[in-house]
Amino acid sequence: MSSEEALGSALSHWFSFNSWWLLLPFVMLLVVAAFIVAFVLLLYMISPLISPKPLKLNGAHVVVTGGSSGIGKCIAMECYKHGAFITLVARDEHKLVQAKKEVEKCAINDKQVVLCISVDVSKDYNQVESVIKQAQEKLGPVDMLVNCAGTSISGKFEEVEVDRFKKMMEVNYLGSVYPTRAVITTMKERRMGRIMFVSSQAGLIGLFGYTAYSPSKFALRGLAEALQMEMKPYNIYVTVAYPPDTDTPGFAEENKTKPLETKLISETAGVCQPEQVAKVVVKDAVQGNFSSSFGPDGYMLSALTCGMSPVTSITEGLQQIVTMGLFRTIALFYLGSFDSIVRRCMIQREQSKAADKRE
Ligand SMILES: NC(=O)C1=CN([C@@H]2O[C@H](COP(=O)(O)OP(=O)(O)OC[C@H]3O[C@@H](n4cnc5c(N)ncnc54)[C@H](OP(=O)(O)O)[C@@H]3O)[C@@H](O)[C@H]2O)C=CC1
Ligand SMILES: CCCCCCCCCCCCCCCC(=O)[C@@H](N)CO
Repeated sequence: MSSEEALGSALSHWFSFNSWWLLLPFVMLLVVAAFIVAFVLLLYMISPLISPKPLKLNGAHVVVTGGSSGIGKCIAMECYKHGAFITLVARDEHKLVQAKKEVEKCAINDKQVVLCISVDVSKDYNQVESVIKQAQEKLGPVDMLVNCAGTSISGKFEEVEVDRFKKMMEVNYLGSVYPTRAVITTMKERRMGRIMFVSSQAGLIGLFGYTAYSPSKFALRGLAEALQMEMKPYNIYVTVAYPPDTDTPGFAEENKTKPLETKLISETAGVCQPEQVAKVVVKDAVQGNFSSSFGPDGYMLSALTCGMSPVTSITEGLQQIVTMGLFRTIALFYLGSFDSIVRRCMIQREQSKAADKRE
């Protein structure tokens, strides 16, 4: 047999009916891949159907608790720049009046109004309900509620006074439940609205020094998830914001007593400006996104901890699916570095204590 004949018979053997079966797994793989591609394309096509319609801020009534300072004040200014009517809620009347002046400078038309209400959002529900009612009588039903009143405390677990744990839950958690409860009935009746909870990156990850603060911010996530499931059929969308350290009066106050470990660990995500945070969170709330994160670390952290939280776009869901393993890998390195910060600080403290004793 010549070499050509040999080749010919080998080829004909290859392409004989039986050999086709060898290709079957590949064909099946191809079909499955085609189905997946078609499915993803279909999801993309219907994704505008599952995304909520953006809220129009122009002419909307936005209530901002904690609106007299820091992030809350910047959120109020950001909404005012888009033509909203604002109610600022906080305790200190003097700070409220100052903030009102600053917000008014951002007006885009002469019909806009800023209302100030002095109340402690964490104490008495009836009081909160009655001031919200007053605000609704003056500026109309609330279109968006921003729960930003809050405070932080840091310190080693055994050094934090026991009643501080309760205070954190009262201000950061109940202080968000009460105003939300006060606006929700009207929102349901109108079948529209936005509720924002300002949590923190420390509401997604528990860190050294935040044993009192973190749980109060984690709690907001649970509240938001449960509330969103109840409210979706009423066209009400819930947003949880997870800002990193932000340059505000509250942050300056916190830094006075912050343990070194907490400072060093938090520095990983950097410090950002309240105006930038406000821009991002307002945009996310307007679009009805469930999570609002800030910066690359914030993005990774919220994607990694998405758990069973709702999605508002197919893209968001696909990103979570694709990046989960990678982000967990990165997270393990972060955790390793946090542990080593804690260990180093402990060794340093012990050494300086020993040196003090020798002197
Ligand atoms: N700054 C940061 O690094 C970060 C902050 N956050 C969160 O963002 C929110 C705002 O923080 P920030 O801007 O730094 O804080 P600020 O301390 O600058 O402002 C807090 C605001 O909340 C009000 N407030 C506090 N307690 C009450 C209360 N019981 N009833 C009504 N109003 C209250 C304050 O007014 P008054 O005291 O007059 O009542 C003030 O307007 C907080 O929830 C905080 O946990 C999250 C991540 C990072
Ligand atoms: C893939 C995984 C990435 C992980 C990144 C982790 C980054 C952790 C940094 C946490 C910073 C916590 C800031 C708390 C701010 C705050 O709430 C207080 N300042 C309030 O006053």
